[in-house]
Amino acid sequence: MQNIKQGSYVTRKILIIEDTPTIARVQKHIALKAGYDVDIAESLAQAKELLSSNAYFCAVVDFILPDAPTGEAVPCTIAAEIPTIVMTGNIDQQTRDTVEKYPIIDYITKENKQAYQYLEKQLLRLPRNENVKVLVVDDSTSTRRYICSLLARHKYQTIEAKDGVEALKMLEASPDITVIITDNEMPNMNGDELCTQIRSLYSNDEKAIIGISGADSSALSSLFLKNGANDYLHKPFNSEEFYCRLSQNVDMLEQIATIKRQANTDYLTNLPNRRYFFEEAEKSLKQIKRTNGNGALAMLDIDHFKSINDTYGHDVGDEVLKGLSICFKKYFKKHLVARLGGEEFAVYFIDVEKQEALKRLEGFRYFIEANSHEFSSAKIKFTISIGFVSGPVYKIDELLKQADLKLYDAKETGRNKVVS
Ligand SMILES: Nc1nc2c(ncn2[C@@H]2O[C@H](COP(=O)(O)OP(=O)(O)OP(=O)(O)O)[C@@H](O)[C@H]2O)c(=O)[nH]1
Repeated sequence: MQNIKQGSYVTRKILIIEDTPTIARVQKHIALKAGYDVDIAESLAQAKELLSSNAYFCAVVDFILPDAPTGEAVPCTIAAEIPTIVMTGNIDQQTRDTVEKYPIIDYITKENKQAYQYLEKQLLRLPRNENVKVLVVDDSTSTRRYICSLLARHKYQTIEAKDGVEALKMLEASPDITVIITDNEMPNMNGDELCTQIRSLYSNDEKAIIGISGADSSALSSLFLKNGANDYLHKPFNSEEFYCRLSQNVDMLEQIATIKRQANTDYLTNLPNRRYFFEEAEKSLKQIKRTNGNGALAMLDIDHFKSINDTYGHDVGDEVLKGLSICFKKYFKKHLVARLGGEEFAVYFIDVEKQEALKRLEGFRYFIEANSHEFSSAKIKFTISIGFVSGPVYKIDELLKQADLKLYDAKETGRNKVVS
């Protein structure tokens, strides 16, 4: 798994401690597939040697090894502060008691049919969790710290608030918080009131709320859920249940984000699609209208694209569209771009004077004329025509209609030009 950190790539390394070669091979395959670099130790002694000279992102540890028959390898990786997943042959009470003594990520029974699928899920979740920010709201410092320590064990980012009022301030200051875990009984603002406030600002798709309370009332869980919480945990809770509920909620947010991304993205070019473009431009135009500002939009179209398809084939036509899209997105990265369909693209300018927008468009037109052959294996040269409008027009379809007329002019008067 590669992660961009301060501009450089960090490769995550996993230590697999397993004495059965076939099992080690399966685990290695899963870890490689999940993007990790892998080291394998066949014994505790070998593991200690590797631990002394390597930094590991996480470890998968066999509970029974020839030189560690009762789980002695587990405290070794834990002492080295490595998030540890324990694999056990069976999970009798004695093994469970031993395993539960240590702050491990999880234990997995090898005999379980789903064991390796489950391991893969966990290995994929750990790096993902590094990007998930969780706000823990509780007036008890010790409870907050305890929950944060559970979260840190699974590599979640944590942030703390002592009541609902402080939590709302933190949500405003850190829009990247996606999960809120909140106690109910707190001074200033209770957890259920906090849920109501959060839901008036953010939908279930954006942020998940998990309510926690020690109160002995079954009505509280329904109160939390009715006020917008996604889930509820009763204190004292078991850490396994905590992690299961948390990761289910994070998975759900992630799945919704993926579906939204897919719904807003053009499948061929990965650019925002027409739907997304309309929604975002409409929002921006509403704001501009309040200040009587100008909307500014350009439509771009590849010249004689049909003849590229006809001469070189549809696949080469696709290559051209993809290559152009990469440059288009980079060139107008501060603005809203989209593939409207076919060989037609649009850029909606955000906070730019008309002359500056025109200069940028002319620069792009020239860049394509000079470099278009780089976009396809067949080195096809092509040009683009651009229609641009700006003015006090606050409906996106009207702006597009006007830009389309200018684009038509550009085509009619020789192509490879910007008309405004
Ligand atoms: N390869 C490829 N071609 C596409 C795609 N979508 C639309 N097209 C083609 O784009 C071409 C558009 O052709 P026209 O509308 O006639 O325009 P043009 O040939 O570019 O001519 P002018 O715009 O007048 O310069 C058609 O041949 C479509 O089949 C796509 O996703 N991939």
